[in-house]
Amino acid sequence: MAKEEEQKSQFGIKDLGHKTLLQSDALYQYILETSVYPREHECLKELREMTEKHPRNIIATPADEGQLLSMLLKLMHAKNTLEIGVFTGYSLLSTALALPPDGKILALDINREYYELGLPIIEKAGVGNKIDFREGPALPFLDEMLKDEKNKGSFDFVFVDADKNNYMNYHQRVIELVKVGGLIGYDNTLWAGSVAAPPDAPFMDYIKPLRGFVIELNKYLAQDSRIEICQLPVGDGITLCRRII
Ligand SMILES: C[S@@+](CC[C@H](N)C(=O)[O-])C[C@H]1O[C@@H](n2cnc3c(N)ncnc32)[C@H](O)[C@@H]1O
Repeated sequence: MAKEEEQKSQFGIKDLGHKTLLQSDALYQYILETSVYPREHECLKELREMTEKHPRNIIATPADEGQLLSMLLKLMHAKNTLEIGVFTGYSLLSTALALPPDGKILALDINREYYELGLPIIEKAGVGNKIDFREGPALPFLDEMLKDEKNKGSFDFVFVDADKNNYMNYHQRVIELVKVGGLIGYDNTLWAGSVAAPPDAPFMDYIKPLRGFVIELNKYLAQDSRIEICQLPVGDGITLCRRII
């Protein structure tokens, strides 16, 4: 096997299943098994098991990141949140379980089919009433929202986990929609570690074309004076941005 092919094979689907910088599936499994799952999280396990049968399951938010989101939302006493990129709803369900009974999530995705796959489990968890799902491309939807002044500064938390080539466009919009003191989370900001690797490093094919967009976003966020940021190596990397002005 050529050297590049050999290195590529090290990034197989199985290894990407946990989508983290950890060196092995066993280590990731150990972390999950030694983390405390409150009782309501049984539904998250059920959703993960079901999503694992989906051919695109590697795009689902990993369990450790779901725990992080849940902890942050509870600490912030978040009530009104926006999610861009739902897939089958792992981050959505983590968020819905963390919000108070009158909490609301506006959830955007171009594909309702994925969302409907996970919806029975979200409903079984008793949190479907918190979710307002809208099918369609997120950018025009956000532009429409921004026409109404009352939407500006109205969200406590925004989670962005959709098309990476539009992250900069999302940032210019969600920065106005999140309140001062609120939080934006950009997922996949380590992009399988490729952001810190040379451009010709042997990454899987889907990584390469989007690497430049993620690097551009990271550079932009680092100098944006409207926010303070914290990039965490959880999952595939999440950058938390607290709006300060
Ligand atoms: C990485 S997945 C989201 C994973 C999800 N957060 C989870 O926990 O499973 C990305 C999602 O973004 C959606 N998406 C891609 N482009 C989009 C767009 N322009 N507008 C809205 N959603 C989009 C895809 O349909 C896909 O479901």
